[in-house]
Amino acid sequence: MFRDSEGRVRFTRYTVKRDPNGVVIQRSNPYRGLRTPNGLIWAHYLNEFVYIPRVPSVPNYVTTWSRSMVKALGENYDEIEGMWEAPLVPPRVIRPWPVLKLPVGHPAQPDPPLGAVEEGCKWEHSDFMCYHIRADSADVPECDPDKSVSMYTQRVPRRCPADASQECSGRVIFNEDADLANNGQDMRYDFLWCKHFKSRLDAEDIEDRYRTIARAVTEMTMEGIIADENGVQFTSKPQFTAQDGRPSTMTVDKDVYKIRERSWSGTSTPRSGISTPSSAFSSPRLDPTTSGDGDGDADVQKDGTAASEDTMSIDALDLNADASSSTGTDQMVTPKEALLNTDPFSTDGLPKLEEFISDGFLPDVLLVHDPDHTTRHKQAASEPVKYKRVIYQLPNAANVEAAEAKTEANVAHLHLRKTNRLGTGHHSEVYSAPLTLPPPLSAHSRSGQVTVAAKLAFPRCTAHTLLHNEARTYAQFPKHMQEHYCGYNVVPPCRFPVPVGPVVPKYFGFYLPVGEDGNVIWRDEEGAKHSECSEENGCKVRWLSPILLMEQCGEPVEPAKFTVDQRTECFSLVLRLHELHITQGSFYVRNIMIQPGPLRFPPARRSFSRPSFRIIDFGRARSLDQLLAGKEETGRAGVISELQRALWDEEKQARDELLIEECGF
Ligand SMILES: Nc1ncnc2c1ncn2[C@@H]1O[C@H](COP(=O)(O)OP(=O)(O)OP(=O)(O)O)[C@@H](O)[C@H]1O
Repeated sequence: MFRDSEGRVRFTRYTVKRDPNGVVIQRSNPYRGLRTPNGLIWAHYLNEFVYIPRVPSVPNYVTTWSRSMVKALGENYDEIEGMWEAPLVPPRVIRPWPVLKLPVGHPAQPDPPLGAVEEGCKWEHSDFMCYHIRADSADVPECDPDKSVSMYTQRVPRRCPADASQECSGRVIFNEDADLANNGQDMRYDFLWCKHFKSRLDAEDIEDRYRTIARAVTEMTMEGIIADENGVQFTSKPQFTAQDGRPSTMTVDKDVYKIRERSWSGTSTPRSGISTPSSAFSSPRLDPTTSGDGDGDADVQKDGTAASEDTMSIDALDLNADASSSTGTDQMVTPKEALLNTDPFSTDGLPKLEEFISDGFLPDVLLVHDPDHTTRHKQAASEPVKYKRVIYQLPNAANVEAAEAKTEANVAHLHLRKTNRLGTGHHSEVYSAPLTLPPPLSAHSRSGQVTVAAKLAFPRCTAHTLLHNEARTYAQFPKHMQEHYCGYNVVPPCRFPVPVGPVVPKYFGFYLPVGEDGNVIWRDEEGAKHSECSEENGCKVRWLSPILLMEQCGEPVEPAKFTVDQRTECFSLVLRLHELHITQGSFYVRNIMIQPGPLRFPPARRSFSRPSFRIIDFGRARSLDQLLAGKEETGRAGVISELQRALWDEEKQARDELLIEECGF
């Protein structure tokens, strides 16, 4: 593995030569290239970052750019493009190991459906999205251990962009075109090339055209495919024998343009055009010596580029791999075992929720089972306490609104037990809490539950205020702050590439108790601390605690044990938070969490050598939007400069906490 003098494996190695007559690159340059939604410079592979001189005649005055920015600039790009093996691809969200599940065919199924295992960057350049559905779902055929896991691969062509002017690199659509029903040899096309791919083929000369078709066919990873300029045909239809001995059929979900197709071992009978090779699938052209897997958590090879060893090959993936822990949750259990494991308060073997709950399924009502009176309710210990989800509509909202009323509210059950405490702060306690999701949403676990982190305030007015402020801050975070993207960002002022991991835990909502009239109990004074109370000296209150639900994300970091790259990665999180003009407000290492990664792997395959970090605790957060809300024009400049100072101070504190050197990073 190649390291620089500091021991870094993530750094920029190449310098691009400028055209002597080229423009001077200003700081606010228009050559944006491909970027992640956070707006930062992004590249899929480490070797796609380059140094570029700002002034053509001053070669040593360089800045870090990405390959796509160099392409946007246009100077000499064609001459250097050959140094990269793979084509340019845009950033893409990397999904965590799937835990949620919905019945197959449910109208709320996302695309790809819940349970789809992240395909990894090996498939990044493929025209087809390939994934497995977790085999332990009750809703998909069980994996037959005697058969290769590749039998259960689902193939979905990447969708055509809705906007016809957008480029599309080769996808297929259902054959509903009567004129092209067959290829003249009495064989109906199963799928036609989409119009984008077709026009691309039409523009190519014959040799390139066949090469392009061949590549698209290879990436379909099935045998027995015949393709020509119009579309593809399957010469041997999949013939499975279901567990009951009856032949099973291919499922085609026409409405959503998906081929739910399993690979099979048929014999290829090419008749015309191009057929799939009889050998097993060969991966798309990623050259591991010059590129990594681009998911931002790659190891790096001796030439300084990320190695592809962390690419989880579809075939290598063990679909029966335990999704939660070595205690196992997903194997079939006998009724007797199931009975022994029905304690709804037990977190044993439950997977933690790392996926978003789509808006349609976020609990509107939370029935909190709280025998220890952690919420400080006065009911019988066995009676659940009713909470409703509330939303801070505006950053400065002095009030909250109950989540939109629906004819049928989504009801979830939260199980709180003192013994499941994750940690205690100065103002709150955080529990690992089993959550029974609103049906028909459930999870890959014996009880269908997942665990989430539930944060509750101490019975002091200021503790409640801080938790409300935390909820208000979470409501302001853009979704990308909670997502993992493939590839790497450069986050100024740091010049080293860092993986594009989530900055904060996923947020599953803020819940307030419901009164006898059915409305949430909202006290004006709860959102703003009593004027006579201070953080250190808040008055005692008897209100039930609000509950903030979020992703559980590990343990506090110990930067002294980190590599220099990991320290930079942690530091990049606070820089990304500050990009949004938000201060965390109490930046100590206890508020940066670490857990084994990468999260796209099942928990049993994660490790601390590939960690995943998050910043937590936003009770004292301040954001420019909040501070400016309702401010007179005359007072705005003062607010802006005050926040600017707070951002600098917090950046300095973050350097100290994370052992980041003052210069040269
Ligand atoms: N999302 C989470 N995942 C795992 N553990 C968490 C999470 N959030 C909080 N914790 C644990 O709970 C502890 C207390 O949380 P937190 O720091 O947010 O509380 P607080 O009372 O607001 O903090 P402070 O002491 O700064 O006032 C943390 O130190 C951590 O150990």
